[in-house]
Amino acid sequence: MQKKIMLLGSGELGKEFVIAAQRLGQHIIAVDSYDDAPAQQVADEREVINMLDGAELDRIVAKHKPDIIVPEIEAIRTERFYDYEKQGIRVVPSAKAANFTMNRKAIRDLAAKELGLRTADYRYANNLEELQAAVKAVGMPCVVKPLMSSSGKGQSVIRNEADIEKAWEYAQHGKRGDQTEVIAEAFVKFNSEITLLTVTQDSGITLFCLPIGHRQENGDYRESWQPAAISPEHLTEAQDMAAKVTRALTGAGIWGVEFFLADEGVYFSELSPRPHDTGMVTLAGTQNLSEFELHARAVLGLPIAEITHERNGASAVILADTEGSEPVFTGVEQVLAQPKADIRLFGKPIARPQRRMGVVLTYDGTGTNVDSIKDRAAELAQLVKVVTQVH
Ligand SMILES: Nc1ncnc2c1ncn2[C@@H]1O[C@H](COP(=O)(O)OP(=O)(O)OP(=O)(O)O)[C@@H](O)[C@H]1O
Ligand SMILES: NCC(=O)N[C@@H]1O[C@H](COP(=O)([O-])[O-])[C@@H](O)[C@H]1O
Ligand SMILES: [Mg+2]
Repeated sequence: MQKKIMLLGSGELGKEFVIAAQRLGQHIIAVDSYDDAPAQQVADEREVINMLDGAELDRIVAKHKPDIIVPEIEAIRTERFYDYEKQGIRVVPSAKAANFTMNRKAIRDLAAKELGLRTADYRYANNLEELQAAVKAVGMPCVVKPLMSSSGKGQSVIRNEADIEKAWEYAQHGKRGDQTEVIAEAFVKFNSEITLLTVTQDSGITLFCLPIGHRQENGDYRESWQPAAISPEHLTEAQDMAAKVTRALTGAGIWGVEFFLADEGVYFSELSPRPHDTGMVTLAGTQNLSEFELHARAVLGLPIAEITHERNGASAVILADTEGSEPVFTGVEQVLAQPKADIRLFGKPIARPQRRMGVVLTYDGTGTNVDSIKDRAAELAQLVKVVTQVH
């Protein structure tokens, strides 16, 4: 049966979700703060609004009367979602999940205090003086992040006293929305980090994908690979934590649950109640269903018979290094000339330094070395350059 789905946020993750949902016969209205966002290019309809403006959200919800609202970014006036749920609209995965995860404070307190999950030691700060006290409490090095931000925006590491003021300023410039408060987290000396894609369903049955390993720079995603090396004990710990936190947040859909694997055990870091950027590796055919196809099925209440591991794969990001519009790409032919390699260019109309514009995907059989697949993805991504036509 066809549903009207309103997608709030229309980046690269939304684009793949739109394609997956349309293949299941759905109608999508793609919303973002700028026109011609990646998902809008493939959706049935589009809206351009400030999603932090509750009145604007109300207006387009009343206009389109969607059956389902699928948030694709964090920075949305998610408080409105509770009302939409009352009106009978399905909010994905739930109003509570979207509302809690838009704010690092809500989700961190839920995970650490209410559910008792192991997290880095943390404090909040509303101004520079409070940040100084917070740093004293959690110790150095520590990581400072705005309460509302993603992809590492406004995030920095404090290593000495002199960094504290810089970290405060950086967070204020990088934040999304009007919240000035920040979180200071003790730096976890992890050996590796993973995303555990977790699918919750109306049936109540929770499914897990094989863990995805990833590497981040300046708080932003660079490479990911699947499967990640992990001990059976750590995997069980991570799955238990993912089940607990997704159950507490309620609803159906895919979640990217992030963990640090350290000598002392597994730390819960945060989670996305939606497809995860590191999960773009599933576009390399690592599973029978990509994270976007899984999300589409789960939110539509359609069955997922099984999730199978089909091959090993990796993804590496293509970043712009200049600002300008009408970007074109060089080096694509060199990537495609390689066996077991593919590319996804997102179609973002504007390039900015460090903006993610595409990914290179590499893969090989399930018995092959994932490290070399990952290295191949990283090397091939370096060959692709973003050239802007208009500056
Ligand atoms: N307490 C910590 N200790 C060590 N490293 C950390 C810590 N917090 C964050 N990081 C590093 O920074 C990365 C990004 O952090 P986090 O996921 O909290 O930011 P984000 O802005 O929400 O990113 P995204 O939206 O892409 O998930 C982590 O994946 C990890 O590599
Ligand atoms: N870590 C979250 C994440 O990767 N989100 C993805 O990035 C887009 C924003 O990109 P932009 O900042 O280049 O517009 C979002 O719309 C989403 O697809
Ligand atoms: Mg993260």
